[in-house]
Amino acid sequence: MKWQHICKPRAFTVRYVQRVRKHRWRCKEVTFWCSDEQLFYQWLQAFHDLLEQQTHRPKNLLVYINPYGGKKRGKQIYENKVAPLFSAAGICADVIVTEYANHARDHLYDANLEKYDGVVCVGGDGMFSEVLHGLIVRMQKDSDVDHNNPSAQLSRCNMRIGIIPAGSTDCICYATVGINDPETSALHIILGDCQPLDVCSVHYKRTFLKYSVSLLGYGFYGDVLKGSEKNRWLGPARYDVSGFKTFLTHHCYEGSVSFQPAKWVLGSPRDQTTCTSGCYICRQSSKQLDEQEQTQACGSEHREQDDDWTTIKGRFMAINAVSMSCACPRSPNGLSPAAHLADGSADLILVRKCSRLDFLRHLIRHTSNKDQFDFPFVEVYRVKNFQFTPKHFEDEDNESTDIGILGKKNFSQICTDHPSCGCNHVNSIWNCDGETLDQTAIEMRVHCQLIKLFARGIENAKLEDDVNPSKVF
Ligand SMILES: CCCCCCCCCCCCC/C=C/[C@@H](O)[C@H](COP(=O)(O)O)NC(C)=O
Ligand SMILES: Nc1ncnc2c1ncn2[C@@H]1O[C@H](COP(=O)(O)OP(=O)(O)O)[C@@H](O)[C@H]1O
Ligand SMILES: [Ca+2]
Repeated sequence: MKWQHICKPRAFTVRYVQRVRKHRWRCKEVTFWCSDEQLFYQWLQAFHDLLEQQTHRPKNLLVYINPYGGKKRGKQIYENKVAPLFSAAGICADVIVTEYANHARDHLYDANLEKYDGVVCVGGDGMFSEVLHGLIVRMQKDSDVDHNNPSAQLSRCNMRIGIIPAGSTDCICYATVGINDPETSALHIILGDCQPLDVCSVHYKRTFLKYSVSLLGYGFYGDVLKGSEKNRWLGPARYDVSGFKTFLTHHCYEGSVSFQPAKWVLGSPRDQTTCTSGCYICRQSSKQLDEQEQTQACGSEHREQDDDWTTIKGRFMAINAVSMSCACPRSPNGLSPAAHLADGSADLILVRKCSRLDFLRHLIRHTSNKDQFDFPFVEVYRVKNFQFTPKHFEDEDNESTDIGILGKKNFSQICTDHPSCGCNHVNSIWNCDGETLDQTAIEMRVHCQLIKLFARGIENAKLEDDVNPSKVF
């Protein structure tokens, strides 16, 4: 509310959210005035009381801005589109503009977080990943959980994370809000929305490597990322250039994938039920999670089954594990359109060796509503974990003492030793939410609803058409 209108002294302005096209929200305002002073104060009091009841809305936020993400407009986006809304909503924000990679992550390891109701990152998937790591690692440290143990039960984070999209792919924002629009994201934060999210942990032997919430990809997406890094100056277009080059090189990689299916989940990767706001499948997983936690609190151990592993060996163009759809502007339905944000499972997509033309057909399907899994060389499984061993793991194991150059070495080998055959003498590299991993023999496990976002999932189309603002609240 704001006081204004000198000629109409008993006036106040109310800001509200209006849905416009395609999941986009806008802040609108309407000014009321009345001649009766008592009535005026009654209204003000009523609004004040209503706002007091909105306890899920954040009051204090810690904001990290990556000034170099995407088109390098993070700072302007925050200052012009987000800060004015936060201050109108009475939100106090402590802003840190990062000075180097991993600044936000390291800061979160020992910042005093008590006074904050949430953390906001302004940037892309890589920047979100920093904040995610900062919070999860901090949480495990505070609750004495050893995150190097791949089967450890991780502590869930209560602090919500907001994403103001200012990156290149912005898949985590797009797949949880429905659009990568800074103002829309700011409004979801202001209203105090809450969306739980699955997180995958990635280990090499008994060492923790990284967490992933969107794409853990080997082969095609690993090579695209690796190739894009030297072209960072191109901004978001670096992925197009590198994607094109990677497509032309057409490499496949030999190895074996083992996984345990997510038997308890209600959905399957090809059932065409997409995850929407208030999703039934994710709510069922929440219930199961609560029951599990209750039995654990009573002292009885939750036993995981250990006898249902499936192993698949072969030559793969791509191995992708996604715990959410990975919808983004480039692929509005995502890598796995029916994946769920908070069901405790990931979809494991295996694209076996195929012709260039077939691979192109598979890629192009990501841009339309057609089923990208409907090919004889593509398989998809809903899993709770998986392990990957590249065929040349032994070689790698010996060479991996100098981890930093491993990736480079592999790639120069592709170009010089085996220029055209696309064979499997070398390894690819893992793309973990837009960052490369130093190891190729990894294991991944999904942790159901480990974190929460300031989002509400994808609202369905019916609500979209309904521009009645009151429905937003
Ligand atoms: C010929 C037509 C080809 C169209 C292919 C469309 C498929 C696009 C699917 C993209 C899925 C992206 C998943 C998200 C990954 C991000 O975490 C990561 C990092 O994003 P960031 O740079 O931090 O914003 N981006 C990439 C490209 O690896
Ligand atoms: N001040 C900084 N200088 C350089 N790199 C940074 C800085 N702040 C964050 N980063 C790193 O930049 C990388 C990419 O950031 P991101 O915001 O995801 O942009 P993009 O979507 O363009 O990749 C992240 O891995 C993050 O760790
Ligand atoms: Ca999931």
